[in-house]
Amino acid sequence: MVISPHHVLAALVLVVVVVLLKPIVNPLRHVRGPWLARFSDVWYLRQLSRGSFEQENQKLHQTYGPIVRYGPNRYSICEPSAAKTIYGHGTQFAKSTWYSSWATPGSWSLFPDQDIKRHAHGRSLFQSTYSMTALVSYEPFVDECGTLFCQRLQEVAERGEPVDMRHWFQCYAFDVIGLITFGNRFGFLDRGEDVGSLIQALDGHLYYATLVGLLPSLHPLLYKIRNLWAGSKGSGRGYLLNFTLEQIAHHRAGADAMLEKEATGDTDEARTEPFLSKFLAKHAENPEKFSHQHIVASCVSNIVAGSDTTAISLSAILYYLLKNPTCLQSLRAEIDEFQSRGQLSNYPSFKETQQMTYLQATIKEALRMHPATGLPLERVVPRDGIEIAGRHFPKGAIVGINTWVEHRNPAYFGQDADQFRPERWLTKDTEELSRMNQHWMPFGLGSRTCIGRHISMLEITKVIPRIVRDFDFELSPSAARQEATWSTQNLWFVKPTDFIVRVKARGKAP
Ligand code: HEM
Repeated sequence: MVISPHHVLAALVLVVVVVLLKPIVNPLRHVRGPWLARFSDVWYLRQLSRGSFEQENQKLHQTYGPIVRYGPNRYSICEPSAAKTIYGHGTQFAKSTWYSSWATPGSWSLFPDQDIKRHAHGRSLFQSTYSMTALVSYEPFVDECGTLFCQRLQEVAERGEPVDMRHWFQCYAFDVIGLITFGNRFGFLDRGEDVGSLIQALDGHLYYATLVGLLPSLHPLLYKIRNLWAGSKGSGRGYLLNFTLEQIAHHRAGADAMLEKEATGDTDEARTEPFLSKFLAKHAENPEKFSHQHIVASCVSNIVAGSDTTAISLSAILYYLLKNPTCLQSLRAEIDEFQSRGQLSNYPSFKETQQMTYLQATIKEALRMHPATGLPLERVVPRDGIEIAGRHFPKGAIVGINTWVEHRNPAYFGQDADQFRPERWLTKDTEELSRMNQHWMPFGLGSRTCIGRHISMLEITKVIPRIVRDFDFELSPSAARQEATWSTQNLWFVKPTDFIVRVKARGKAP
């Protein structure tokens, strides 16, 4: 058949009719939101490319109420019972197709998995490795990086130059992840720069996955083209995957050499086992249950999810302390008190920091004010549909809560929800505390809650008292002004882009 201009025109008319008709027959047509979002995801795509959707999402709820449309089939929810309904343990809300661009096409990984059963099985294989009980044995790794980090701060202080603290926090987080995962630092803290262009590749992956998530059917093709274009090392996730495979190969070679030494009685080296050694042992025990793909997926996840998130959270804690000097004073008073009682070591232990109530409240409050992820955690309504805030959502509708919207809601956190006030977490009112805890979700909720949160909390709780005790940090006069706020870019992770400070040593050896 010859395709004539008439055929093309007819097809175009049909597409336009379908696009225009869909919103009219949609049972959720009464849900309000931006006009263009009714017809196409282009509105959301444009917002994502602007990099400030966490702010836009809050404005949408202020304008349109607790349920807001941000795409033809996407609904942002801000309603007290929604968190439990959507994310609670045992619910059947799978992740939306937006997550598919976070996986290598054709292979499995925990974070983007849309298959509830497979995810539950996969997660159970990793759970014990990522538990807090297992992680405290990694304290020496964190101390090693903490010491190097403080040495770098000391040098920065001596030079008197302003520095980008988010960059240094990312160096710290990356090197901890390298040690915990592969048993060696990547060298970020040694060199203070983007070793092996990992940060660049990670940024590329975030940009790609955030936007291409709205065009999931194109992901396999775009992923391939992008990597072919970039050459043998690949680009974005492809690059990080190749890097991980190299690390695994190195580790395997090192492990073989070590086994040989042990067999000949040539070593008495005591080894703390990194994750990779544990995974390889699990694989050797039962290669079908714990496959090579499980090993690779988890190691890549650690690299992708384990540095930016922790660096953002550390930055938020320090930033809000600097913007609120009385809170900084209170934290220092607690640190001094613990130190004078001999309850805080030079390298604070995780156990010691758990007793420091103001420190814990400060961390919690900073993660409330600036959660690392800034887009709705999208889920698909299951088979029977669901009732939320008196409205029926049919099967297939995409619903989600944006942590930034949840965390700034005065109904949960009080009229001063926009203010940094760690004291709110020290209230004696158990009802208020329980309500706030229910809506505090920087690590997500339910069965898809962050598996790496204990790694981050270990890094955060150990290093914050150490740097607050040993250094002074100063924002520039313009950034320190009360009304000034830092700039951020939201590509799933909400990264500060101008966290520049001057560092001064406080007269104690780091
Ligand atoms: C302060 C640091 C961190 C924050 C704020 C954070 C935040 C989150 C959030 C909000 C989710 C849920 C996403 C969703 O429901 O769509 C998540 C999941 C996840 N995170 Fe983290 N994360 C952090 C650190 C880490 C680290 C250090 C790792 C690994 C080393 C990690 C690995 C993961 C993985 C694998 C998932 C998917 C879990 C699953 O679906 O079962 N995260 N994270």
